[in-house]
Amino acid sequence: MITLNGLTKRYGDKTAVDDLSVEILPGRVTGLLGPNGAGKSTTMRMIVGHDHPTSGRALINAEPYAALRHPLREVGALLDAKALHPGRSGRHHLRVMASSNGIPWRRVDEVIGMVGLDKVAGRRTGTFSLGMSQRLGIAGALLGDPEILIFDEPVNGLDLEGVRWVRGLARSLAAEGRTVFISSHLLSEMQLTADHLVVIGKGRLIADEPIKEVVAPDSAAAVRIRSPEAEGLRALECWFRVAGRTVEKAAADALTVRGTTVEEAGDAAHELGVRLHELRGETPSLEDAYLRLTTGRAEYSASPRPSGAEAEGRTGR
Ligand SMILES: Nc1ncnc2c1ncn2[C@@H]1O[C@H](COP(=O)(O)OP(=O)(O)OP(=O)(O)O)[C@@H](O)[C@H]1O
Repeated sequence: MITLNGLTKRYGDKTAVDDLSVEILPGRVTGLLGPNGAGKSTTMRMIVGHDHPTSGRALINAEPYAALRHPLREVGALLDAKALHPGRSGRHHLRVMASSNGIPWRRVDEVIGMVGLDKVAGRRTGTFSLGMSQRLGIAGALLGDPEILIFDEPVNGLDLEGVRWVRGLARSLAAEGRTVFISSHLLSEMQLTADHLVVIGKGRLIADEPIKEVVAPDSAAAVRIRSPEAEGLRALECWFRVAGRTVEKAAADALTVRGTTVEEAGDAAHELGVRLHELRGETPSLEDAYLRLTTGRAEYSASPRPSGAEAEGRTGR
């Protein structure tokens, strides 16, 4: 378990992490989600003692990182994948890490196999792509077979196969009962990987909830209705408003209705004799939930609303 207790980091006038208190529990993947500059990396660096808090504490199984006798055996971290000695081979890099933590070298070959770097482990890391460096970083994190894993933006630079692999790895490590803490600014990625979300913006806690609860409030079913009949669509819009539903014009020929069901919408269209080309329940997205969490906060209002599927830059207190 990782415990953050009033964790705060200031760099001069800049507060990177602001009074963060959360518990990251074992047996699940916890996503640390926030836009660029939200304080994710700083939080993770403080957990593994690479940075000192201005105030508050970060504890690993109730102890500060500095007090751990065999840190790599308790917590494995991928922080900055490119922070490698460029002249060393991947295997050499891992052997140095293993030696300083009393880990046998055979474990080095095991983790090289686990991350799929067998063919390139003898190459100098200076020649590694970002994706290969990420895999090497993950191998380093797994080296001590720790109960706690911290991955800072682990899918950066990975191709689709690599992204799927990280997702599967994170899920299987959590299924083994380990604490898995992964940062990302990609909501869509977290939706596929995490069980629980810690959302931060400008260093402050915005949400600490199971992913299902973050998404759930929006699931007051949105239904998309498309019709080629403009008049019929207007009649439907009116019908839903009278029924107390929330109606939005999704396009010239489509409505999005909240608080209804496809059954109710289908029956309404039938009753009004409106021809439909589409009737579809929309799955609530984490993007919507994220926007909901951060809108209404004055400090977020200066952020431009993104147009794409990803919500980078949505927040930032
Ligand atoms: N060593 C440092 N000195 C000064 N400011 C820093 C330092 N490290 C981080 N910051 C600032 O603290 C804030 C949080 O940075 P951090 O890298 O933790 O955010 P992040 O959420 O990890 O962002 P990203 O997704 O871009 O990595 C940023 O405004 C950053 O500029």
